Amino acid sequence: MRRAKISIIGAGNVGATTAHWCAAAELGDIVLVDIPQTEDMPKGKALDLMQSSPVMGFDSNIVGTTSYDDTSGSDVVVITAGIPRKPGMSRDDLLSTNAKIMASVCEQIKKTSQHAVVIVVSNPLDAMVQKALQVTGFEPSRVLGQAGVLDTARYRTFLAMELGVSVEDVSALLMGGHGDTMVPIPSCTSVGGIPVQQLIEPARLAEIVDRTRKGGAEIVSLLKTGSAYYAPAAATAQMVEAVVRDKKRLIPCAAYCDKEYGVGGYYVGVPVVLGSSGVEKIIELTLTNEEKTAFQKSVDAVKELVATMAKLS
Ligand SMILES: NC(=O)C1=CN([C@@H]2O[C@H](COP(=O)(O)OP(=O)(O)OC[C@H]3O[C@@H](n4cnc5c(N)ncnc54)[C@H](O)[C@@H]3O)[C@@H](O)[C@H]2O)C=CC1
Ligand SMILES: O=C([O-])CC(=O)C(=O)O
Repeated sequence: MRRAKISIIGAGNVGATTAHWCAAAELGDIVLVDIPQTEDMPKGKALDLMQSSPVMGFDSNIVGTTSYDDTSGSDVVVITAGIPRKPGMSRDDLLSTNAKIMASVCEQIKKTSQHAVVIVVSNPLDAMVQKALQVTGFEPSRVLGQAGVLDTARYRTFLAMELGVSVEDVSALLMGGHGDTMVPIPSCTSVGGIPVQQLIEPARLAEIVDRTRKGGAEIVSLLKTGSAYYAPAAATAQMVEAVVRDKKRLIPCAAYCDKEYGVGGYYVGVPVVLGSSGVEKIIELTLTNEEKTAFQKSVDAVKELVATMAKLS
């Protein structure tokens, strides 16, 4: 069987850790790309990872490079290139720098990997995916963003910690943008099949949702030099797996919604079926009035950011 080719652009914390998880799960051969100014850094990380393979027992060829020629014909391209925030910054503060980086990366991949599924991770996420769509010109179903798997994983972790139960038994859904406006969907959150509202009082649940919303900032304030990467990379690797193994996972992703939820052509976190051709279906839930209002607020925040991005270029 032919191995999938996975290119990861940006060999920093999230990129290298995504390579690590993808290699450990034997998802395919990996090309780790960074800018020429980083000199041999991507080569060093790739070689180091390769040397873990006899111990970890995976067969994956991992190459580090600063040339997009090495990425040619990728099945999946993960974009983590860009600056992370530091304490005191919001994700939106990264907009102008990362929009330029995203444009330059996408100019390259549209030439070298015309058929790839592109998974964007760089922040501010929902605007960066829109930029990737604009610059690559790929079908919207092949350009998507990672946010919901991470946000939901944080929520599931906090719920499991609260109840003292296995994370495996916690199932949850969050929608909306990757930021303070993310929308919890309590009717889709359960623990061992029991609706979460029967296990946690509303006021306490609201505190857990609030911690989830600020989950990225909590890690930034602890790390001080940058932002989270283990959980973001694990979430990204799960999306890569869904594509390369055509798993048809039903997970929340930043997907291009036009008529869906009445969004009108923007990226926002919604439940999707993710398989080898990218977003194969967007699941349209019936939301309560309260959820609808919160979702619309989230969409409006994304629209505003995209409008600001358009003025920059
Ligand atoms: N969507 C999400 O859930 C998450 C998003 N992020 C975002 O991911 C991005 C990366 O974060 P980290 O890996 O922690 O940062 P990092 O600073 O460790 O790595 C970023 C890498 O991108 C590289 N880079 C910059 N311009 C490039 C270009 N034009 N081509 C290729 N590589 C380029 C840098 O040289 C650096 O090695 C940030 O924007 C961060 O906010 C981080 C965590 C979660
Ligand atoms: O908080 C950040 O800047 C990075 C990120 O998106 C997250 O960890 O959710």
